[in-house]
Amino acid sequence: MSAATPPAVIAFDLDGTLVDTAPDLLDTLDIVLDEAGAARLPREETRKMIGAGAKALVNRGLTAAGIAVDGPAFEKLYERFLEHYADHIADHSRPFPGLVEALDTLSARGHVLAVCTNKLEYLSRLLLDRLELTDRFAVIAGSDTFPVYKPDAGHLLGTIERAGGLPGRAVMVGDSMTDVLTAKNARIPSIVVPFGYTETPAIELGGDAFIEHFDHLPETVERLLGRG
Ligand SMILES: O=C(O)COP(=O)(O)O
Ligand SMILES: [Mg+2]
Repeated sequence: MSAATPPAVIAFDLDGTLVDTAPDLLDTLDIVLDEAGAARLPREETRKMIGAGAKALVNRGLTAAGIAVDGPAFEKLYERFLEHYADHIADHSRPFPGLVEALDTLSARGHVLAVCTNKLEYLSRLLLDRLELTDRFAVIAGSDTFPVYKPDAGHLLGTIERAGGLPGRAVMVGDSMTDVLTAKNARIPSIVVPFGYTETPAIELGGDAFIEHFDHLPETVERLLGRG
């Protein structure tokens, strides 16, 4: 790499990709369902509702529980979700196995790491702070960081630009259809992990590469970067 070549940017989704956040997100959804007077839903069902942000999760949960609320009643439940979740954000949420070692390897190779998530930026920072991961990322871009959010290409392209990179030397790592679509919209290769939250099986999402474990991330990143 010559001095003039910008570093490669590796952009990660957060929920279901970097961190297994489902336990705390879904415990919070249960509290909101209780407060709405609705029956709790099976975890296999609510897990798949994660991926489009907290508002969508609350909305999907209430809808599936047969509770129709909108306007101020919905806003109140959403506020309650945010408040409870912030207080419990890292009770059970932990990085997926092998993540820290893979990030170490990528950083040692001179790549710049970034987060591109549909989680609100303040919650993303709070979670990464609690897990002592914040300093690893040059940029943490949530659903409210730019005027648009995933699957809009602008969220990923804005993340890469802020990280000092170029779209031609970047890779997106994610767990859901939203991430694969975002990467396609931005014309950036994507790597899919199988341990996250998705309706469609991860291997069928149409990513450019699929890894079973973070041990395989560094070599897969190099392969995709080499292609460009
Ligand atoms: O919190 C969510 O639903 C989405 O978050 P993600 O984009 O990091 O998967
Ligand atoms: Mg995700």
